[in-house]
Formats: sequence, C-alpha cells, structure tokens
Amino acid sequence: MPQPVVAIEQLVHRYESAASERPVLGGVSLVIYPGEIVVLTGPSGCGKTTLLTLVGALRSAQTGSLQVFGKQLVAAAPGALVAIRRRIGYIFQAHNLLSFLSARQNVQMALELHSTEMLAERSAAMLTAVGLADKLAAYPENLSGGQKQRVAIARALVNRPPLVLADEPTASLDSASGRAAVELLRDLAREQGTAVLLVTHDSRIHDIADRLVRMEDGLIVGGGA
Ligand SMILES: Nc1ncnc2c1ncn2[C@@H]1O[C@H](COP(=O)(O)OP(=O)(O)OP(=O)(O)O)[C@@H](O)[C@H]1O
Repeated sequence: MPQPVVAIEQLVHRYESAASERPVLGGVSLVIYPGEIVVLTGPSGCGKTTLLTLVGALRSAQTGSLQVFGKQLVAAAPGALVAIRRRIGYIFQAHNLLSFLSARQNVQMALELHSTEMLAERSAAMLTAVGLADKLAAYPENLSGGQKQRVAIARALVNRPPLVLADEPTASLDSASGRAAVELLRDLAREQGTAVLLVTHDSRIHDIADRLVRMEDGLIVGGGA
C-alpha cells in the first residue's frame, strides 16, 4: 500500500464554546490513499464540515491523531498548518471567486503563492480543461453558477495538489450543472492522481465516489476503514 494522504485515528474535537457538551467528533478514524475519491455524507450537524476543516489544517486538531501527507496535525504549530494548506486545493459551496479578478486571474491567484513560471499559460490551460477556454477574461458576475464553480475547480487543481477538499460543491447549482461540475472534478483528479474528500448532502452525486463514508453524531458509521 502507498503512504496514505490522510490518516486519522480516534480524532476527538470539541468547540470551546460548547466545552462541557458531547464532542462534535467523538473518535473518528479514516484513511485516504493517493488518488482516492471519498464522498462523506451524513445528517446536518453530524460533524462533516468540522472534519473537513481539520483535515484542511484550517483549524487546530486537539486529541487523537490526524496525519496529512505524513505530518501530524494534532498540536502542530501554526506555521506547520500553513505549510500543509499550501499543498491542498479547496472548493467551497459558494465558489469564493474574487469579483474584481477575471476567470484567469482567479485561477492564477492560486499559483502566485508558489511559482512564477508560466502563470498565465498554466491558468489558461486549466480553464480550458474545465471547458472555459472562451471565458478567460470574463469576470465572475458574467459567469453562470456552474461556470463559476468550474473556475473554482480549476483554481483548486491548478497546482496539481495531492489532496482536494470540497464542501458541498453542488449546493448552489441546479442538478445538471452540479453533476457536470463534480464529474469534471472526478475526471481531472483521476488524471492528476489527486485524492478528493468531498462532503455532500446530494445523494445524486454519491456514485462519483470510490468510497462512500457515512457519519452520524460525530462518528463514522460506514465506509471508514
Ligand atoms: N465554530 C463553532 N462553534 C461551536 N459549535 C460549532 C461550530 N461549528 C460547528 N459547530 C457545531 O458542531 C456541530 C457539527 O457542525 P458541522 O458544521 O461540522 O456539521 P455538518 O455535518 O457539516 O452539518 P451540515 O451538513 O449542516 O453542514 C453542530 O452541532 C454545530 O452546531
């Protein structure tokens, strides 16, 4: 077996504001291997987004073990979390595009943190891969919801990250464009060997998963292994 991209063991998380209550994550274990597409489902409030933000190094992990790219994130220093974040692509429910930048500039933004080589070409090539070759200069306000989410997918993948995290990526889209967007994400992730952890309520896109993981009440109840 290759080294896991994500290895979680008995991860427990409590929000400070609710310190006395039951933890939001009550001992989660989950392993994701390179190139695997894992879809995480479960009822509202069961802890999916909390788990995604912990894996994404967007909040500090407290108890248990959470390794991303072989690095332990429980009790990690803030600088170590920043270094992990640079190697992850993120796709959120709202596309989070910057309105004052064109489609190409929004994708290029992800690259400027890392390299100075051929930024415009790489961004344009990625937008072409998501079917937006004719929209490079368009601003978000002139793109449809599905097109904006495809720009967000291009931005998440342009660095060829080993891991992409997606939180309800179809929530603001109609079912046809939602499906097209996640199929595109799956196909590009496959080509690049990128692992994907995707949170969704949308049962119509469960079939894009290599593995479907179900959470309830802060625990994984199916597909975790
Ligand atoms: N910043 C926070 N402070 C305190 N409690 C929080 C915070 N964020 C989330 N929670 C609580 O933690 C629990 C899990 O929330 P989380 O957003 O992880 O669930 P979810 O499964 O993603 O839900 P949904 O599907 O509705 O997005 C909920 O009870 C929520 O109210």
